[in-house]
Amino acid sequence: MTDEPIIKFDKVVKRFGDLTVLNELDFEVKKGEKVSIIGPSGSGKSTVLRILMTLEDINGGVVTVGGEPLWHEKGPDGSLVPASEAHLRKMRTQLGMVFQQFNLFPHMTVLRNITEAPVRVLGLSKQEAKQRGEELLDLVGLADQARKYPHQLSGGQQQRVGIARALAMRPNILLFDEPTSALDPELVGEVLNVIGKLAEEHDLTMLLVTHEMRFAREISDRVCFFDQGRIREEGAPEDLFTDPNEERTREFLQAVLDN
Ligand SMILES: Nc1ncnc2c1ncn2[C@@H]1O[C@H](COP(=O)(O)OP(=O)(O)OP(=O)(O)O)[C@@H](O)[C@H]1O
Repeated sequence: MTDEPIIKFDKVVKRFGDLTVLNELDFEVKKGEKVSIIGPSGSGKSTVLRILMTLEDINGGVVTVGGEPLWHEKGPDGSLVPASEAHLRKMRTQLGMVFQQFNLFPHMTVLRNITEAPVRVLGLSKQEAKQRGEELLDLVGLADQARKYPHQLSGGQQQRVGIARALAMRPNILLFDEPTSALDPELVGEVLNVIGKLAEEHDLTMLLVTHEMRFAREISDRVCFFDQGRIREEGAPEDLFTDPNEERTREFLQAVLDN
C-alpha cells in the first residue's frame, strides 16, 4: 500500500430528486488498500460504487480515480468541464465490479462470460482471452466448469465467475457490492475465501460494500461506517468493531451483530 489516494471523493453531492444521498462526502482510498463500507440501508453505500463505475453521475464535488477526475476533464483553458463519453470509457477500464446478483449472461458459457469483454473492449485475440479466462477460472477454483452455463452452477460458483469476470479486464480497483447477500448461508464461505485470497495480493485496491461483518473484519485494512451520506466513523477493523467512538456506530453494530 502507498500513501497516494487512488480514489478520492472531494465534497461529492449526489441527489435523486429531493433526496440527498451523498452530502458533501469526503472519502479516500489508498492504492492497494482494502476498505469496507458498512452502514444502514439507504445511507449511500452502493451509490458510491455506482458513481465510480460511471453508472450514476454526480451533482457536486469532484471524484478522482488514479489522480484524474472521473466525472470531469480539463477543458481548453485548464478548468474542469463535464466528462465526455470517451473520457468516461477510458476511466472505466481502471475499475471492475462484482454485483450482488452476479449479472452473468445466461446464454453464454462460463468461459465466454469472462472472455467477452476482453475480446470486445481490449481487442484480445480469442486465444489470448481463452488463456486469460482459464487462468482466472483456476484462481477462483472453477477450472473444470468452463463449458457450463450459469444456471448449471450454484450461487456461490456463479459469484466466483462474477469475480473472475471483473478481473478479466485487469482493473487496478475492484469494487464489490454486497457480493454475498444473495447467497444461501452455506455458500458464503467459498466466496469469502476467494475474496480473501485476492486481498492478499497487495497491488489490488479493493472497496467492498457489505453487510457481512465477518468479511469487513477479516479482509479490510479500514472500515468506514456510512450514515446519511457521509462517513460517520472509520478505523482499523479491530478498533471500530471492538470500541467504536460514536454512539451511532455502536447501535448499528449491536443491531447487525445481534441478528
Ligand atoms: N436510481 C435511483 N433513483 C431514486 N432513488 C435512488 C436511486 N438509487 C438509489 N436511490 C435511493 O438512494 C438512497 C441510497 O441508496 P444506496 O443504494 O446507495 O443505499 P445503500 O446504503 O447501499 O443501501 P442498502 O444497504 O439498502 O443497499 C436510497 O434511499 C435509495 O432508495
